[in-house]
Amino acid sequence: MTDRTYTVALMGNPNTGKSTLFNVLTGLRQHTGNWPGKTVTHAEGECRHRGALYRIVDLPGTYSLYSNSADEEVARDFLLFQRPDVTVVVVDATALERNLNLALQVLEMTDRAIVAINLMDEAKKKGFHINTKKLAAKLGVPVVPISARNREGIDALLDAVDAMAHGRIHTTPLSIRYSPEIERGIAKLLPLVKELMGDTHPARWIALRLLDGDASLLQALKQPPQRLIKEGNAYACCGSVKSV
Ligand SMILES: Nc1nc2c(ncn2[C@@H]2O[C@H](COP(=O)(O)OP(=O)(O)OP(=O)(O)O)[C@@H](O)[C@H]2O)c(=O)[nH]1
Ligand SMILES: [Mg+2]
Repeated sequence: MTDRTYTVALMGNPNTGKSTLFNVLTGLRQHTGNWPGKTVTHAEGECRHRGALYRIVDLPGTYSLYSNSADEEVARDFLLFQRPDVTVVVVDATALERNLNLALQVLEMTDRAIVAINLMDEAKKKGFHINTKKLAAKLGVPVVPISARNREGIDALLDAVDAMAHGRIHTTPLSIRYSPEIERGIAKLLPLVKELMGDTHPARWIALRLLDGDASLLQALKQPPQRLIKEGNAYACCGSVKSV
């Protein structure tokens, strides 16, 4: 038994079943629908597993973590400034290739991630076979097949969350190598980013975003981190849904 509450963020493309999983985990009933981009607020709830308490945060569906939309900024800022203990990337088993794009972006930002492959029931119906072991070995993080709607694989997912939150899992997230030109830019920026930001932020990812001229990120980073953390906390609204 531990007094600490661990924060678990649910991320993923729109319509991958994040809110369905959130409802299963928390027992709350966040309304879900089958059209994309529906969750424009984020919801929080609690979940207990093996004596530990988890704060589950259901983030809006996003295709990337760049600054293309308010939703993407909300998801990005949560990862960057709230630094969840575990990030569960919920991917659609029937559209793995497209969905893994976001998973790879998450892995650039955190090594505390689990990939939950949802809609396994649909994938099975379609005759898809997903080699989760091989995928986990490639991605360097745990991969857990689930069917949130049928409540399948939930215990296995929570066991992985539990192991990660308590530091029993060592991950080696796949790191994308870019063109020599970009890698040179990253190498130049890295020492500066580390000097200014310390170890609290994913330096390589920030360097990459800076190279991409991500103005919104620059704006977010210009503020004192303490203030950002406070602002992030202002999102919090345990057990209910709050606009951000
Ligand atoms: N077949 C099947 N459908 C599922 C499963 N999980 C969720 N769904 C359905 O997928 C649709 C989208 O689910 P949501 O939970 O709203 O998805 P979301 O990721 O929260 O969507 P956004 O908030 O819009 O990003 C709903 O119709 C769910 O019932 C599953 O395991 N199997
Ligand atoms: Mg949702």
